[in-house]
Amino acid sequence: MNQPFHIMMLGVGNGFIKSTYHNNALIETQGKRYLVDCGSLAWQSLHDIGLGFDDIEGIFITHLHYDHCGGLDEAALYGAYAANRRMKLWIPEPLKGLLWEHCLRGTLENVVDHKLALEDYFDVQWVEEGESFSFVPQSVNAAVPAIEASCSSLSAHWIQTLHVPSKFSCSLVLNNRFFYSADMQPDKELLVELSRQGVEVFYHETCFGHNAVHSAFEELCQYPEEIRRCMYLMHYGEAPRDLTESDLQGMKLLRQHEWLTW
Ligand SMILES: Nc1ccn([C@@H]2O[C@@H]3COP(=O)(O)O[C@H]3[C@H]2O)c(=O)n1
Repeated sequence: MNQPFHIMMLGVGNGFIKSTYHNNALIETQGKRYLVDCGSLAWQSLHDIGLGFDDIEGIFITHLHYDHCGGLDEAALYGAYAANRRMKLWIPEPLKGLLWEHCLRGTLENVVDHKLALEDYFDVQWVEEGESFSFVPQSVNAAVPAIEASCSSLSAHWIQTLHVPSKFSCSLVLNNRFFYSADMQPDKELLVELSRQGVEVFYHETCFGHNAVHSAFEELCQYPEEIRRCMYLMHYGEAPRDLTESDLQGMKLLRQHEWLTW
């Protein structure tokens, strides 16, 4: 059996809204905490619940929008100059080069301190599409026989999903049964296929109103009922005040700073 894990949204907003922060998640398993995405408001959101850099073991990044990776500069500098620790970073292979050259180098390159690459700030693990990786280091499972160890950690793999055309973005599957969409355009066929493969819970982004690079709530309402009943919505910002239970068509709204266990 895979380990159950706890997950909390650090925000359920989008890149523009301020009240509900960015759509990033905090995961806790076996006493360790990890981030899925680290936008420019992630550290503020963690601070709001009494957590900080020292409480986070590692970060997975889905794509290079500021509301998903804009907090990495702070993690890098705090790690290097305040905490003396290189945080673990899982990055999809297609972002190799891009994250440093296009996002972080301007802030972080420091020839005097010999900090010339992403690896000078983070313990980086590049991950290929479909490649299984574990959020919890194997040493934590030292007491567990090897054959059980692979099943007793939180396993993850990413799959490419479409957000902004021509720009890489991916979603995450945890323990082969939990889907975390990151930002994406609607892809009903993908969800149907994942459900067929055994995925039981879908954390899915949405927005109320049309947006060309996101999944409008109205479009998700067209998904099969058996999928909608497993869907937990995020990234919506602020839901319409008059939204009723029946309007949600079996889907549920995730709330900022609320733990759920899967
Ligand atoms: N091609 C694009 C790129 C971006 N955007 C908007 O920018 C926002 C950034 O934060 P977000 O939450 O990903 O939502 C994006 C779009 O509204 C957009 O509408 N079209």
